[in-house]
Amino acid sequence: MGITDMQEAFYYRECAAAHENSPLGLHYAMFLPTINKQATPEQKKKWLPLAENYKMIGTYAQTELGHGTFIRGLETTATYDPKTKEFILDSPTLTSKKYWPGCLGKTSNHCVVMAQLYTQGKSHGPHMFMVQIRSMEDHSVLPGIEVGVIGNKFGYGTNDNGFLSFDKLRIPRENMLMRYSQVGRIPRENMLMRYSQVSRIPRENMLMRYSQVHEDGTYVKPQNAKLAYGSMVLIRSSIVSDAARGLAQACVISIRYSAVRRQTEAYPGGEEPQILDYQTQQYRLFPLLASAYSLQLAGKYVFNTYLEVNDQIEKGNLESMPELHALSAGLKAFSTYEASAGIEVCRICCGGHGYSQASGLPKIYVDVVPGCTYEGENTVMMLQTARYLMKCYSRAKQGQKLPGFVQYIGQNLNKKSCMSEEVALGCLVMAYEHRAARLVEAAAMRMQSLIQGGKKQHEAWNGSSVQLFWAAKAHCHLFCVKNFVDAIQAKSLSSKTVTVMKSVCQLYGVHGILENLGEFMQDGFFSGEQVGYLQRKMLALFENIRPNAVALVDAFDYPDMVLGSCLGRYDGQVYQALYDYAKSAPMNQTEIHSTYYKHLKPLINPETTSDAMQFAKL
Ligand SMILES: CCCCCCCC/C=C\CCCCCCCC(=O)SCCNC(=O)CCNC(=O)[C@H](O)C(C)(C)COP(=O)(O)OP(=O)(O)OC[C@H]1O[C@@H](n2cnc3c(N)ncnc32)[C@H](O)[C@@H]1OP(=O)(O)O
Ligand SMILES: Cc1cc2nc3c(=O)[nH]c(=O)nc-3n(C[C@H](O)[C@H](O)[C@H](O)COP(=O)(O)OP(=O)(O)OC[C@H]3O[C@@H](n4cnc5c(N)ncnc54)[C@H](O)[C@@H]3O)c2cc1C
Repeated sequence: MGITDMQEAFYYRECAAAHENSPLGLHYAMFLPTINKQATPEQKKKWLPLAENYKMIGTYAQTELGHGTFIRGLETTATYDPKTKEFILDSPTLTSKKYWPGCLGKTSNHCVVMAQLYTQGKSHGPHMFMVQIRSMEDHSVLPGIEVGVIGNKFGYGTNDNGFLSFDKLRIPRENMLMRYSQVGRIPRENMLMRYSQVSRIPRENMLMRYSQVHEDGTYVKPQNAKLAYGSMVLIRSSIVSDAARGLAQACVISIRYSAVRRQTEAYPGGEEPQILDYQTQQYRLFPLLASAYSLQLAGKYVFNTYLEVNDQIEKGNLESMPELHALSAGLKAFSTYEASAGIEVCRICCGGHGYSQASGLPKIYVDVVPGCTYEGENTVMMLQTARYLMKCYSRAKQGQKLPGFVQYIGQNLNKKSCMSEEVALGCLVMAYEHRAARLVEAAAMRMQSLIQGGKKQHEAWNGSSVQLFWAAKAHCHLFCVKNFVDAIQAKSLSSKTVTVMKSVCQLYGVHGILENLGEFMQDGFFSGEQVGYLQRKMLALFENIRPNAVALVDAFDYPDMVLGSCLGRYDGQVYQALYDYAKSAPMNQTEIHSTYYKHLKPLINPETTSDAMQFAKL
């Protein structure tokens, strides 16, 4: 295709086969990026041409039967043998078998494997290794390897998610994925010294960006063990836009359909209105439309932040890693929760036709919803964000200045909302900042009280984790609202566009408060009167958005081919499309289905069962 930008390439492929989940998905999304980000220049020189030309087809094999979330608990081992200068990969237990990696069962002939590194009798934690699992000649499985598919799943039917285990498989030492950091343009041999405190070894063997195992098995600690988690941060930063895309497409389908569908006469003898004119339909769909816009903006922000921070990491500056991890983990969870729930509401809003594959909605749903699980289970990711917020809170209490989007933490909470009938965007942001700051403080206070009461750190953590989850969710929600408001206020949009988009942004903020009212009212920040302002404003915004609703979804500019929906067609010819879809169903290619003779005829006409028996023998 000649498209070099990874996200663009991904969306180009998505246009060609929307939500089909290609059997090469992991090759593009994780195998290639891992080589790019975690391999040495020599390893890249050796593997990238093969991988980019589909000689090597790979996946990212980390999760095991017994562990997905807890990476440090993975059981696959890679033990260094200094005599042969090889790593011995082994799956010592049933639960150590790799399980779930996409494109693993039948497609890939290589994978990058996350395994516990052992050298000189000591464990050094999870590291990445390049492993060939099938012959590049005839695709046969190589000795010492068991691999296959895991069977039917909730969705992802076109992806051969698989299992994989090793029986003391030996791989060359240079297959440990380690790359030098690009510390400016210093001569290569100096880089060697950046992370290793020992003598030089031939570059083509053991190259260190993050950690190093020398010929004799000596291990050099990395600057930060989490650098090996880099591929996950990349995908988490990309998933936000992917979730936004799924929700936006579901909004296109359901709102266009709601403009075509007429149902129930508005008054005796009156005409049936478009269902989009029902306030309840607007109440369910318009906030999702606003959310789709908000998540698209959030996705752009977090991916650009990933690129910036990754650039710094490449130069050896790891300072912003914690903030990127907290942002990408939290937004990945927040966006996939919002998108999955929203796509399901869009489906339900389309009535019976929403339940048909012809609507295109079930396919979008089963493609987006696993995003709540893969690349870091959502609750666990929210708790990672909470971990960062707790650190920020204690820094704020010590009077330290906080970076970027966490400056609201530790603010004075003895204030009331400025909300008036007008519902200014600034008052909305203030409300979300207050809610998040209050929940962060409440979680920190809970932790403190448990520890003061004698609980150990991990007991206090678990005993506060619901409040920690609430705080992280409120932090992500604030991020999305503020990012949306900043975009509206910064954008040099035409006045008409600003007016329309301001209503959409206001609705996103207002609806979010009304759907989480307890968290906003618990400390009296809002008065009952102010809540009334918000409720009236929400209904007024529905009327305000209604005339532009179809234009707002058209603006996402998804072609019919990508939507794959009879309900969301640009030309609105829904009923003809549904009828044509039904007529083309394989079961309609014969008037009487073959199962009639075997199963129905003996019931309906038992006297002629013999015919059925004859037919059954066909
Ligand atoms: C652009 C390309 C394509 C475009 C479009 C793509 C769109 C996407 C759509 C479709 C394609 C993708 C299709 C599906 C693919 C699915 C693939 C998979 O599922 S691969 C498996 C994923 N598995 C996980 O994610 C495990 C999750 N678990 C973990 O990450 C860790 O176990 C964790 C973080 C939960 C705990 O790790 P600990 O136990 O080592 O660390 P602790 O003790 O908790 O923390 C220690 C310190 O490390 C930091 N830390 C942890 N992780 C970090 C990280 N990643 N970066 C930086 N710091 C990190 C923490 O903040 C903490 O810092 P302090 O001590 O508080 O200062
Ligand atoms: C469609 C799909 C594709 C995938 N593709 C890949 C792939 O290509 N490569 C790969 O390596 N993996 C892949 N995975 C696996 C995926 O990464 C894991 O399923 C995911 O990391 C979650 O881990 P788990 O399944 O062990 O769930 P668990 O961690 O067992 O989670 C189960 C429950 O326990 C809770 N829990 C776990 N730990 C904690 C904690 N510390 N605190 C609080 N609650 C906790 C979770 O919140 C969750 O509710 C894929 C999964 C799916 C569904």
